[in-house]
Order: sequence, then C-alpha cells, then structure tokens
Amino acid sequence: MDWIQLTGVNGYGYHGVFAQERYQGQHFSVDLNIGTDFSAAASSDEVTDTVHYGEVAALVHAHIVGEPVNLIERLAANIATDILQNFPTIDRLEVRVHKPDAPIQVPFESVAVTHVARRDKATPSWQQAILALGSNLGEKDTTLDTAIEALQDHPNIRVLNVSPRAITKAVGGPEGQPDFVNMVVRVATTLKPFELLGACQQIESDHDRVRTIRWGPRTLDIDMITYADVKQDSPILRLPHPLAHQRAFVLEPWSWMEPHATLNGTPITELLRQCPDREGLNRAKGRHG
Ligand SMILES: Nc1ncnc2c1ncn2[C@@H]1O[C@H](COP(=O)(O)OP(=O)(O)OP(=O)(O)O)[C@@H](O)[C@H]1O
Ligand SMILES: Nc1nc2c(c(=O)[nH]1)N=C(CO)CN2
Repeated sequence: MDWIQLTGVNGYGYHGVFAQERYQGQHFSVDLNIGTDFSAAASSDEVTDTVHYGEVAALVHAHIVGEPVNLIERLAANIATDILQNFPTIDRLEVRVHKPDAPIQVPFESVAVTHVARRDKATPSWQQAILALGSNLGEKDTTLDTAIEALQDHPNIRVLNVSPRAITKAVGGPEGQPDFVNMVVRVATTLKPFELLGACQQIESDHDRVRTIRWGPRTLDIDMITYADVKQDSPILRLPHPLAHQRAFVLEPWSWMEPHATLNGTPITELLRQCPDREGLNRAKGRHG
C-alpha cells in the first residue's frame, strides 16, 4: 500500500450543533491520508493512473462549504464515503476534520476527529482497463457511439477517457474490406478480467457481431488491450493483448488520448514508430476528431 497525504484543505462552513454555529459559521480544516497502489503511476508517469489529489481536494472543500451537518464526525464520514465512491483506486482512507474555533469555553488549541475507512468486500475494488473498439460494417460511427453508451450504462463499468477516432485500412483478413473506424477508451471496472471480456462480447453481439471469417469485416469489435497490470496467456483472454504493440489502429488513437501511456513498459509513441499499418491511418474529422 502506498500513501498520499493531503493536509490543510480549508474552508468556511456552517456545521455544528449550536444555532450560533449554523448562523455565523467558522473555519474547518481537513487532512487526508490516502491509501492506494501508485505503482502503475510511478512507472507510467500518468496522472490518470493515480489519485488526482486536486480532484480529491475539490471534493473535500465542497463538503466543508456545503450542506451543514451537526457533528464533525458526520462530516468526516461523509467525506470518506464520497471519496471512496468517486475514486475507485483508493483502498484506505483516514479523514481528519479540525475545528479550530469550536465553541469550547476554556483555552484550547484545536479539536479534531479522525475517521478511518477502508473499501470493504461489499465495495469491490475498481481496476482500470484499456479497450480498443473497431467497426467496418454498417453505420460505423453510430455503432461506436452506442457501444460507448453501453459501456457507460453497465453498472460495473465507468468510462474514464475516450480517444478521438481514426479511419484505418483493414489489417489482415480478406482483400477489399471497407476501412475501419477505430478508437480506444479507458474504463474503470469492478469486473474481473474474464467478466469484462464477457461484457464486451455481449455488447459486440448486441451490435449484430458475427464471428465467421478471421479478421473479416465486423459491425463491432472490442478488444481488451490491458487490464490493470495483469499478464496472462489464456487463449480465451491474453493480457496485454498480444498484437496491440504492433497495431497503429490501437496505439495511435490511444496516444492521442494519453500521449505518455506505456504498453509492457514501452512508451506507445515509441511502439508506434514500428507499426506497419501507420501509413493507412488518418484522424477522423468532424465531431469525433
Ligand atoms: N485481449 C483480448 N481481447 C479480446 N479477446 C481476446 C483477447 N485475448 C484473447 N481473446 C480471445 O480472442 C477470441 C477472438 O476474438 P475476436 O473474434 O474479437 O478476434 P479478432 O478481434 O478478430 O482478432 P484479434 O485477436 O487479432 O484482435 C475471443 O473469443 C477471445 O476469447
Ligand atoms: N484497421 C483495422 N484492421 C483490423 C482491425 C481493426 O480494428 N482495424 N481489427 C482486426 C481484428 O481485431 C483485424 N484488422
């Protein structure tokens, strides 16, 4: 477990048991100790791989200045619940709320409460995955739009980042296939790798995907490129995707979305230079570009 400390998030709020506190308000200050695994971010150097402390601070501040509660115990617990719900990669959390001007009738320095929370088994941990989507049959852009919506609507999947789209020449498979539209998304999910594959395949078949010819034309293809740091070689699910490192139709949209991302420890922009299909690829114009 790694830790991020965020201290002294200050704000003026109206929490308190006494009418005077509700009426006049006072200063509150919050410290956090955030338990997370930031090994992925340490290697990728990408903020999307860690907890963005600016976003956490904004959430804390919103609680301080927001809807008043009676007790700082309640304020600390509300902050913890909200943070765990919104930041899937946080596993443990200590929230300390200081009330330096509390109505105490003797000299004192500060009063504070500390709430300790952890993601329990009922709150499964969220993992991040990169999915690559492609379509070269039918209404390609509409298919991709509805596929993203289906991912978003899944109760155990959140779409965190969506790439621009690329128009690409078909790689492999029968000659004379229509061009693909390809894109990449980053998701957070509580599904295990095989479950996420199942969810992707369900979305494919909901879009009339049929598997006949290998690398043949398809209404929708969703490949799992990475799932957290998982490496596995089952034929049902290979992770990271065994061909992704040589496919510009995956790496180029990914690099537009996350220029500093790495795959198997190598920057994707470096892998891209070796990709034979890079030449047949163009960034889509219009609202998806
Ligand atoms: N990382 C992965 N993502 C998606 N499917 C995978 C992965 N690893 C293995 N598979 C397996 O590959 C099988 C074939 O998938 P699919 O028909 O989508 O292949 P494809 O997209 O045509 O080819 P390619 O694997 O070259 O992208 C799936 O049934 C799935 O079990
Ligand atoms: N341009 C392009 N070529 C492909 C694609 C794809 O998504 N785009 N998918 C394939 C199998 O997954 C095989 N070939």
